[in-house]
Amino acid sequence: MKAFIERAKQNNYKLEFVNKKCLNNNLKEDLSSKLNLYAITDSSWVTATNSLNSQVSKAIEYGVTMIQYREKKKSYVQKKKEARELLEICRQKNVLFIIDDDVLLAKEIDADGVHLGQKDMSPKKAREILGNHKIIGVTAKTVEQALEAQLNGADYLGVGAAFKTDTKKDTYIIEHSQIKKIASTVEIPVVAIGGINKNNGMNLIGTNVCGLAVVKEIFSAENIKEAVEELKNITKQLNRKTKTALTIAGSDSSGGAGIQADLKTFNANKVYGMSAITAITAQNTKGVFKIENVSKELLDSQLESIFTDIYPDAIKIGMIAREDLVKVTYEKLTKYEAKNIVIDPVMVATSGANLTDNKTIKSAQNLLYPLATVLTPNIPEAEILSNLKIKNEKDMEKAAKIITQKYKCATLIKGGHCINSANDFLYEKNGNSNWIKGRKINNSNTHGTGCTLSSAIASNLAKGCELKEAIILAKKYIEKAIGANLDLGLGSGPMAHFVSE
Ligand SMILES: Nc1ncnc2c1ncn2[C@@H]1O[C@H](COP(=O)(O)OP(=O)(O)O)[C@@H](O)[C@H]1O
Ligand SMILES: Cc1ncc(COP(=O)(O)O)c(N)n1
Ligand SMILES: [Mg+2]
Repeated sequence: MKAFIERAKQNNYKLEFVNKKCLNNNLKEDLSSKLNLYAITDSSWVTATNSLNSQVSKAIEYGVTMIQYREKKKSYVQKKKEARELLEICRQKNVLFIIDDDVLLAKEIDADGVHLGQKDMSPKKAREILGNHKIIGVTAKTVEQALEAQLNGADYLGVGAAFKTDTKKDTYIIEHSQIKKIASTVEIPVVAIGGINKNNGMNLIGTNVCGLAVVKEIFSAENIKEAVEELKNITKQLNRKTKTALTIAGSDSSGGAGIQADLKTFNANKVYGMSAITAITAQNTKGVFKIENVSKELLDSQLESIFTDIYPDAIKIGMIAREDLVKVTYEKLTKYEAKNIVIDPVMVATSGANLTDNKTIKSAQNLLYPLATVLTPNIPEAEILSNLKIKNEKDMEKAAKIITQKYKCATLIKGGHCINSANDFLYEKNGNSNWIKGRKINNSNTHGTGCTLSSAIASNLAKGCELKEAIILAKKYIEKAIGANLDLGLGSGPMAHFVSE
């Protein structure tokens, strides 16, 4: 509520809205929470035994938090009758009732507000008609439209289509990154709309929307209770506070690299960690002795289990040592529209052992790298990926640019293999580049440095950092972890992952 009042203070009419709602309706939550699960009516599935009134009543009973009456075909008189009945139901249950398009209808029946498309009446005009205490929602597809709507007094935005939809014919899908951009730019709450169902709703995690606007999944459902409850659970996940990260990588029996390093790093960086194991290795600080890959079915099932439940806010990908495992990973990342993907193109362990083969590397290059937010090769890996011998910092700069242009993802070439420095070079898709400086620490606790750095970057992305900031923070973390001089084992030892701010 506080944030909402703060926002409202910027505009007198919004303050009036808050006051009125607070005083008259004892509204305890702000508009964002009212928008959590926003059901938009569609009478296509109304039958003699299943009226719109009863569908709406049920939807509210099982957890819908706001209703919009949307009827494109009926006459004004018919709409007025139907809307009045629904308004009565909503008033009894203390649920906000909004009218689609028709400002005059909203005014006449004293609904709680109106939702306007880009082609409908302007929000300014609607405000003049409805007064300061009503809610005005606007549909937006671009940041410009969103900012304009906000400026003109919109209280919330509906942004989409998030997925393929046949409910609205004159719309098109916009990228989730675009939804995120809009939701992160405006001050007012944003709901996602368009083709949202129980199977794809989780894909919207991380887009910063506060809720889901749903038509078909609710009103066409044979069992409205089940449909609403499933969607409700998704909206809870959308608004969760704990950030989550997933590592798709190999297990390191000595605990310094791979899955184990990644989970420890997630923990130290205060994000909830999950893992999909691609291989089990027998290794220690002296070398890698045995590798067994998991079956593609087992990787598939791990990923399916994760994405359909605790959807990850960020993903780190490490060792994948067989082509079919690359394919399965690609399928899941695209199916679930994974975001914030950090790929450590693990080819050779610090100890010198090969961790994958050429066919698999090629397949990862084709399928996975283009999905990455950032790719983090060390110098030997960058040489392979860029086809350039790297002898100095200038070469690192050249190679990073080549790799970014080749795979269409940002590249961070790690300088851990340089003798005197530990500076990494970042080249981004937009051509921006930066040296991320590090202090070279002269000890042998560098087993799993690459794994740890990439997981720390993923943790920071999960928490909402921009890429460069995520890397700078990750470098600070790894410096501490190496510098703690853990000195375990007989070879190149692990880091102290448990160090944190
Ligand atoms: N001795 C060191 N002192 C400080 N930072 C290091 C050291 N060795 C590696 N790093 C850092 O750890 C990260 C991992 O780099 P690197 O060791 O090059 O990768 P990999 O482990 O994949 O071979 C990089 O940010 C690098 O700069
Ligand atoms: C299972 C597994 N994955 C990755 C690495 C690479 O380690 P580093 O971080 O030192 O490059 C490793 N040694 N073992
Ligand atoms: Mg490495």
